[in-house]
Amino acid sequence: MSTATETIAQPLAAASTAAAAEITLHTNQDDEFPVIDFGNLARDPEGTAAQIFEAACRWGFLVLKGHGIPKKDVDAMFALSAEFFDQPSEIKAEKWMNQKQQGYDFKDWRDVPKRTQAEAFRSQCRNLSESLLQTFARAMDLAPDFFTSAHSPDKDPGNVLRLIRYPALPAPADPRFPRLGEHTDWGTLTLLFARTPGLEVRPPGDRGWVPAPVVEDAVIVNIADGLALWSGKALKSTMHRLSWDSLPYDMHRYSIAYFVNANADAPLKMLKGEVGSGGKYVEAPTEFAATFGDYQAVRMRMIHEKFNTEGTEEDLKVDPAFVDMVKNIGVAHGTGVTFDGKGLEQ
Ligand SMILES: O=C(O)CCC(=O)C(=O)O
Ligand SMILES: [Fe+2]
Repeated sequence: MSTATETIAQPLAAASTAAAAEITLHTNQDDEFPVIDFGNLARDPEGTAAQIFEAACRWGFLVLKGHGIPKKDVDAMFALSAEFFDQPSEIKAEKWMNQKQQGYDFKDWRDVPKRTQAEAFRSQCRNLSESLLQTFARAMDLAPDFFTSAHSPDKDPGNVLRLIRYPALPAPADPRFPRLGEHTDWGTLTLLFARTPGLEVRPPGDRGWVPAPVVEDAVIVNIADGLALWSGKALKSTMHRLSWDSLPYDMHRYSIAYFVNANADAPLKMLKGEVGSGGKYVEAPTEFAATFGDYQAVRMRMIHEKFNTEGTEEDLKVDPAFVDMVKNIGVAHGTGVTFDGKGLEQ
């Protein structure tokens, strides 16, 4: 699916407020934000996979250079995004989806060249996401298609390409409200194209927030809850947010996100790294039968609970025991308890 979202405050934004005001920015020269060149993959597949895996385990975020999506195509998507959002709201409203999706849908775009452009970009993102999933499988000594086979393009919910604009404000916002509240992503991983600063992430250790660097022609790769769960929390789904500090309130912020989602019917099974096995991961027994679709429904239900809103039938028909378990897993909320009830070190 391809969508466009203009957002001032997503529901998640309200979650962060008070804590955000107390946190100071901190950078550590010895443990810099990982920047990795994916262009080395063909020459050194093992080494590149190991680098990416390590960064994903420690930071859950990395800047990926040499990703193979040409600059001109990314430029053209940013131009398309600006052109789309600059249209009058009545025109944009024709593509408004619904409250749950909070965005505009490109599927029925009558402008065929633009729709084609968005679709072509979407498939470039899909290819990159598949190479990354294969790279994780390599680093974990799994079959190359271990993750990709659970990301079939013709199954729900599918990956989502989202053009996002955070609109300029007429006056400074209340600094207690970040531009986008802190959260982890719910899918498998996210690719993020952004040309302006503002994204902040929780670095390894307890060190406040660190700004993600803006590296020309690079894409930010962000591990989401799905891969964190799959890997038995070896890969980190890291809290991130958008602050007001580095981009003036009177400027729009544009970003392009590609959310990668496992198939809703894919079984949610945790893998376990074997000590001393050189990266070999095996399936660990789970006491429950749940799917990635169930996980996403639980996250949706947690949002409704938090904001006292009513969910859809689908959001609410999840087994309450599974909801409690997800709350305790610690992927979304950083508390560190696993499915089998044993603490798991991050
Ligand atoms: O727009 C950005 O830079 C971050 C977006 C994000 O984190 C999200 O939509 O999940
Ligand atoms: Fe996010």
